[in-house]
Amino acid sequence: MSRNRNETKESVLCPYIGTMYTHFPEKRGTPRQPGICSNLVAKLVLNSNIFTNPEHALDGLQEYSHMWILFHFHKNDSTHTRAKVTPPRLNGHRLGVFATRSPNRPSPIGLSLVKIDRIMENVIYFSGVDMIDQTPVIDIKPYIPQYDSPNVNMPLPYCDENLVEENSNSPAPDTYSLFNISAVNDSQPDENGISQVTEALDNLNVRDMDGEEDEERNNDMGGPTLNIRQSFPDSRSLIRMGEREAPDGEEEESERQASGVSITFGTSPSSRDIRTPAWINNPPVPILTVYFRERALSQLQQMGVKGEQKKAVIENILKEDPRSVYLRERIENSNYVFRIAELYVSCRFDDRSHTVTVFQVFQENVVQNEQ
Ligand SMILES: C[S@@+](CC[C@H](N)C(=O)[O-])C[C@H]1O[C@@H](n2cnc3c(N)ncnc32)[C@H](O)[C@@H]1O
Repeated sequence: MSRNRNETKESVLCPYIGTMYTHFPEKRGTPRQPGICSNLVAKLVLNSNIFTNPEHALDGLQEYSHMWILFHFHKNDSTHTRAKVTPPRLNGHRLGVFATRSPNRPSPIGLSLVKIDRIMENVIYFSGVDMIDQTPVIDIKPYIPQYDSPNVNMPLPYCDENLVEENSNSPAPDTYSLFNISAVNDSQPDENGISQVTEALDNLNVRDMDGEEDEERNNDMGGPTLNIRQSFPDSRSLIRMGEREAPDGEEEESERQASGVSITFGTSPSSRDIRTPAWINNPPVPILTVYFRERALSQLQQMGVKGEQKKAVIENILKEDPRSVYLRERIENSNYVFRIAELYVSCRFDDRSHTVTVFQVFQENVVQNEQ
């Protein structure tokens, strides 16, 4: 059953803390998750209407490699949300909206994990983009694997090893009965409860991070500041090796520099308990093979070295099939055009051979007559 958003009783007003500037002026062709084009850069500019000096609110964030961004799906066209949605990767199969990452949800809030490349004053440059240009940001938080990933052990100050060992043989407490969850009356909620123009690909390139702003910022803060490096507990007490080797890509996440020592956070046996539905790893839709017509290749070649990078970005977006189920059913054999910053990419999908052919990659101001 769908419900009009205006009818919902409970709501909370979240101020926008900033705006993201990405290469994707529209939903069409925007990667569905940050990992699809993990090297693609974007920037988040903090507003100055919340803090007089918004850069103060970022002090310390430079110590982290990744952050969560909570943002508003402000370009959702539908005023109605449905309980069941059709994720593109499930090829038409319907699922409960809360079992998916669909942007069409009762509270239109997106959550993306991105890599922090550089922080300059009130601007965060990051990589990994699945938001459209000028998406408003509700909040950002540092990614802390010890808190955010069930794969990673808590550092010892937070985790009493003796307690873990003592309890390891006893069954986990039944927290449902412990807190009498079933006594909660669901039907009676608690009343008190709670363009600017897209910057071109070339301009968003990331420069080296040198940390020069640290000292300046500390002085700027006036009052006493906490030196995070010094306040870290003895690094030995943080190290705890896991029982299995980190899978590919996990290593970068699990290695941190603190007190000048590289710390490896191990994985715990509980990682076996992490479950995701089979379709996450084995979706019923294939990875597509991407072909480029001669014309598209020569257009890319004319862009020099950047052309190669742009080709890789286009390939990554297309091989994951950016079409919605609705579009997939309707536009087979007709042109699909999407934009990446100033570029228009024109292509055609062939769902029988699981291929997509790129015909042209052209700039906005260049008139294209033929295909
Ligand atoms: C599937 S959602 C995932 C977002 C986030 N990683 C999450 O899991 O909540 C990403 C898609 O949302 C759409 N999208 C991105 N930014 C949007 C915005 N500001 N308004 C509406 N739709 C947006 C694009 O089609 C993009 O491919």
